[in-house]
Amino acid sequence: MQISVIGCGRWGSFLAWYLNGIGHQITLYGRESSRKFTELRKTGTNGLVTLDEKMNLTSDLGAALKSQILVISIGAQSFRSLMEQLSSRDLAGKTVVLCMKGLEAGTGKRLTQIFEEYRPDTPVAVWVGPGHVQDFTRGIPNCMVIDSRSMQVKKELVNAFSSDLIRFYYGDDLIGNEIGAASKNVIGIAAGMLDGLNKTALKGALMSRGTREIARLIRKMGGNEITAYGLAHLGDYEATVFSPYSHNRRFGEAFVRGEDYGELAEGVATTKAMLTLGRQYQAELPISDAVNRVINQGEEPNRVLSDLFLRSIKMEF
Ligand SMILES: NC(=O)C1=CN([C@@H]2O[C@H](COP(=O)(O)OP(=O)(O)OC[C@H]3O[C@@H](n4cnc5c(N)ncnc54)[C@H](OP(=O)(O)O)[C@@H]3O)[C@@H](O)[C@H]2O)C=CC1
Ligand SMILES: O=C(CO)COP(=O)(O)O
Repeated sequence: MQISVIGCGRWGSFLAWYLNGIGHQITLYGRESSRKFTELRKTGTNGLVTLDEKMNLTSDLGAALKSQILVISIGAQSFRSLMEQLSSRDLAGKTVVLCMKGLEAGTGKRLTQIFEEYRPDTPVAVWVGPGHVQDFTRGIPNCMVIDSRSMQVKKELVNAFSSDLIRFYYGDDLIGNEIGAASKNVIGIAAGMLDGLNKTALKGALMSRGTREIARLIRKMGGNEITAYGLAHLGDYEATVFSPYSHNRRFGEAFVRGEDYGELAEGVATTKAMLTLGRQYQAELPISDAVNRVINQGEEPNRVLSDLFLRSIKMEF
């Protein structure tokens, strides 16, 4: 199949590498101004993956849009501006796959909602779940989810994308999978904060209460609360709450240590979106709120953690 990957960062370059490796014809699109793309074009590698020479690397969006399947993996906060660019293009007969874990910070919108604002007639799917490039390229397989409103789209994509390296499941809850995938980054920041505060022992409680918090929100939004315990959220905790490779966990750890962190940590913007959704759906989100107080309001992390322990006593479930 002809597949274009839009986005040439850590995940986009991996997706191009992976899809090429299982026999598809790949075009990788990056912006002309991109340092990451320049490096890939010049050297064929970014230190994480080495691209096959037969892969087509282009900065021409029109050329990238010729493929039958368009896989998008960019920072979630840039997604609306990309959709503005795509809004006037001919996407007839194409399927779009969103490989991002974020929500729009200002509105709390899910990425398929933004997509459908611009392209209501184009089939769209999400590909989410656990997996770091460093593990996949060492041959360690993982399980992921593809979700879409259309069963036919899910079947076609799972069929085209499956391999010994990735076992896919069909998702059946776009709300739950998108909220779950994005919010695991907020929990990942919280996990990093615990590491930075030398309170790693609390990660078990974080996992348990984090999934409850997200399950409650998903239910209030009209999704299936069980999805919080699936691959997109709980299933992604090893990759985010524990992994040395996680950008979100590392951001949280660096933040409480007063250090800068230079990579994209989607959870920072998603934290704001979560608070918007909490207000909109009247859902209590104590962990997301605590992360927000630390990273956006400058509150002292140990004090915020103590406040979480002082909340009124309630039933666990
Ligand atoms: N298991 C999984 O499903 C994983 C999912 N992800 C998700 O993938 C997404 C991308 O993350 P990651 O690759 O780590 O981020 P990076 O920062 O490494 O890469 C993001 C890329 O997006 C590009 N970009 C931003 N805006 C646009 C635009 N309008 N048009 C074209 N390109 C654009 C940037 O280009 P430029 O270089 O020009 O700035 C950059 O190269 C995130 O949502 C993340 O959560 C990440 C890892 C694993
Ligand atoms: O989504 C991911 C792993 O599944 C990547 O997470 P990080 O952004 O925290 O590295």
